[in-house]
Amino acid sequence: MSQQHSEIVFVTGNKYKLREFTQILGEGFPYKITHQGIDLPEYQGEPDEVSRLKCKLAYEIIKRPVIVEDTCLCFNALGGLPGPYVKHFLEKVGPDGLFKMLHGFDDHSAVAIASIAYCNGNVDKIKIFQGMTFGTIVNPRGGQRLGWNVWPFIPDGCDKTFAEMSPDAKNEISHRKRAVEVMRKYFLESIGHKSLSGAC
Ligand SMILES: O=c1nc[nH]c2c1ncn2[C@H]1C[C@H](O)[C@@H](COP(=O)(O)OP(=O)(O)OP(=O)(O)O)O1
Ligand SMILES: [Mg+2]
Repeated sequence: MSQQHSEIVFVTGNKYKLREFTQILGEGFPYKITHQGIDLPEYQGEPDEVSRLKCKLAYEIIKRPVIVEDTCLCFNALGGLPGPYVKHFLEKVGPDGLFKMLHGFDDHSAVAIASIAYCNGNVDKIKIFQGMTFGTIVNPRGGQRLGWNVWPFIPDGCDKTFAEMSPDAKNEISHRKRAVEVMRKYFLESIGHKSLSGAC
């Protein structure tokens, strides 16, 4: 049976991201996840580096074990852009503008990446857990859901955008789901190792 070992603070300024993360994590995770609503800077760099920098700052602010998550939407025809800058692109040109950016390119393939970063005290040893979902950029479809789920993105093997799916359907196949499962495995294994060493 799982126990509540201790607490980790999930730092995000995005309540929809927090809700999805919490839904995916479900019951039985061995750490209590609490939340701090801090709008961390939008750093530049590769997905794991952006997440690492966010996590470092979050730890320096909170001074307790923290998790952050950074999400990227990378267009293959654009060498991975907008990537971690998708938030700014969405704010400036919207989902329709994102779709139109691929006008003139034959390749409309893209990958959504969630990079969860965890710091347990040593900012030089931040752990990254990454999940990816491959798909295609399409003409925007589905509800706008107050700024969440507006990506014009259909995961491979689906015929619906994230906006057109139910939350449960999205949470089965999303980049976030895959990153959370990598993270869950890490924590369950590390707790297993601790209790094994404690038994010796
Ligand atoms: O599954 C998703 N499905 C659709 N859209 C999504 C998803 N996940 C993030 N998004 C949006 C939110 C933000 O416009 C950008 C990521 O930016 P990102 O910096 O990771 O998120 P954020 O600034 O909203 O919250 P945070 O305070 O955790 O950094 O893509
Ligand atoms: Mg952000």
